[in-house]
Amino acid sequence: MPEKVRINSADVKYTEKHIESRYCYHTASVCRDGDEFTVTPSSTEFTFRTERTVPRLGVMLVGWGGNNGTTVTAAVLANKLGLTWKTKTGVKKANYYGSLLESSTVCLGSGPDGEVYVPFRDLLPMVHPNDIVFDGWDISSLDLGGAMERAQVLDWSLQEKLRPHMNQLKPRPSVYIPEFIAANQEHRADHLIRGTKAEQVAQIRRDICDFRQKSGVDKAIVLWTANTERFCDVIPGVNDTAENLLNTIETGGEVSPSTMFAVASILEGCAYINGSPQNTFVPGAVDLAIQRRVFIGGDDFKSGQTKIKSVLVDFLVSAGIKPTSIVSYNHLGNNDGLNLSAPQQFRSKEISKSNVVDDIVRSNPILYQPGEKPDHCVVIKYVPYVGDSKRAMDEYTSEIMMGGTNTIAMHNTCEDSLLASPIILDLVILTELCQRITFCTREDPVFQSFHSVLSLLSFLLKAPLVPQGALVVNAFFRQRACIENVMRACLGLPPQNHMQLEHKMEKSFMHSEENHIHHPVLINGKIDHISAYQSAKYIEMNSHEKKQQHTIS
Ligand SMILES: NC(=O)c1ccc[n+]([C@@H]2O[C@H](COP(=O)([O-])OP(=O)(O)OC[C@H]3O[C@@H](n4cnc5c(N)ncnc54)[C@H](O)[C@@H]3O)[C@@H](O)[C@H]2O)c1
Ligand SMILES: O=P([O-])([O-])O[C@@H]1[C@@H](O)[C@H](O)[C@@H](O)[C@H](O)[C@@H]1O
Repeated sequence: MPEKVRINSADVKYTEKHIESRYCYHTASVCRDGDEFTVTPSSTEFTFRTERTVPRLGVMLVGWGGNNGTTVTAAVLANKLGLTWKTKTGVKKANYYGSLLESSTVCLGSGPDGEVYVPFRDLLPMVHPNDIVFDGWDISSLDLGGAMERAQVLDWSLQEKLRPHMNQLKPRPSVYIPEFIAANQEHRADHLIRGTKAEQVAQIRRDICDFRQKSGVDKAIVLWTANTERFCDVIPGVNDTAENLLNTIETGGEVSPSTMFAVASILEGCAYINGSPQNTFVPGAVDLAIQRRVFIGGDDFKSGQTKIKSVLVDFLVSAGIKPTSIVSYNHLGNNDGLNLSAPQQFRSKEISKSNVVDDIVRSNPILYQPGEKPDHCVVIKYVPYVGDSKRAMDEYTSEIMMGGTNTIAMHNTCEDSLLASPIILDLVILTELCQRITFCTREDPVFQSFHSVLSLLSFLLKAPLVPQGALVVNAFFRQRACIENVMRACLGLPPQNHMQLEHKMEKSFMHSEENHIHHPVLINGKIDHISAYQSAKYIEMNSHEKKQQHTIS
């Protein structure tokens, strides 16, 4: 397997099937006594195993004919075909901008020319988005060519190039229970799986098997990108345990279509991801996933306004500034916006968009008393004219030193579905990778997998689902660091610490010549490239001789 990044360490071995790393995980436990804290560091020795063979991945989208469904499918096709197209501002080329794995980089360390960055996707063997095979369901019968046109997201000249391919793709009929999505969606519902809930779940299971068989994929993941549903009532005896939920599907009580898809996927051993805000994962669905050892992830793609919020509030609070009021206003004119104009569906979105600052606020008891939170108001309005071009306006008011006020106002215009599509790809690629990672500790040498509730996906989601008792992390850079550092652990590399101590010492410990980074230095009026070690020596020597020297950064 020709991995692009190979580790040269006694702690890492490459077998035919696996990359196996030994990794020391450091944590600390804290005891509090009044105002005093005792911190006890501890470490656990892990062995990580990552399967090297990348499978052929199939992704089944629920809501395939929607704006996100068509856009992600079209984008993958355009990349695969290497398409370019003309617009009024010039020729554009297919890319994966906005994807953490495809378009962002990680630092591996230092080489002769300074820090070395590689694409995130090169850290471990991963599925390439171009190789994903798509299928899916929609309550609307339009083929993907027609649905792409209805979505009004992609440039017309690109649509013309894609249409012959997209017209071949047809969503499978789906489950429609009118009370769960807005009444204004009824006109789309012309392509339905009929029958009882039990029969509908059985049909979804048959669809998954059929897709696997006909497409020849090794693995399938199911992802909900259909309309936002209202919240489901969590009722003891109905959906509180796996057994009760399965019984309710048989008898026909309160089960949403998204939960029916989750149950069918879990029963077929397919990971299931929820890209919308509703509570698909009622306790019974979580219970079933844990029992079957299948990954579930959710909720609600973190694509725009909320993503910025998870950066901005983290920046303010971690800089010691106290956000006191956050007002977020949104308008958009796509079908998602139309569905969200109904109160119950808006309420689901309001909940998922509102909790995003909680962990950040809780982390700073200097600024916030227990239970205190900033005012946080979330508004979404449907404005048909703007189509998929979402507008987000935010006002962050904060208290600064000595009673001062700091107000940041922000305006963001962007295509909703072009932000969500790369997130869909990251979600499924990361989930698939996690299915190939197992680990054990020295104390418990039996290899295990990640918890079924795959919280590693938090970076990509507005209201991250985490295992019971685990902390929800919303802060953007902590979420990103978590993914990067888990992947580094799989390679036996320490967490990225950004300390750069070797460059902050009077006398660097980097004594061997070949390890050195060469810096441009002005010596006797001429620029020369010398290593950090030489540079330190030079500074030392020259400071003794009281000669002047300048380092150019
Ligand atoms: N685009 C973003 O930035 C973003 C961000 C976060 C979350 N989301 C969520 O993603 C979802 C999809 O967004 P979109 O813009 O693609 O919406 P959309 O309305 O364009 O697409 C949804 C599709 O789902 C179909 N559908 C509805 N109920 C269905 C069911 N039971 N089974 C199968 N298909 C069904 C509809 O016919 C439609 O084609 C929404 O819930 C939205 O809130 C989007
Ligand atoms: O990701 P984000 O920009 O915070 O949130 C968005 C909402 O503001 C928008 O109204 C909705 O239609 C999108 O589906 C998405 O959920």
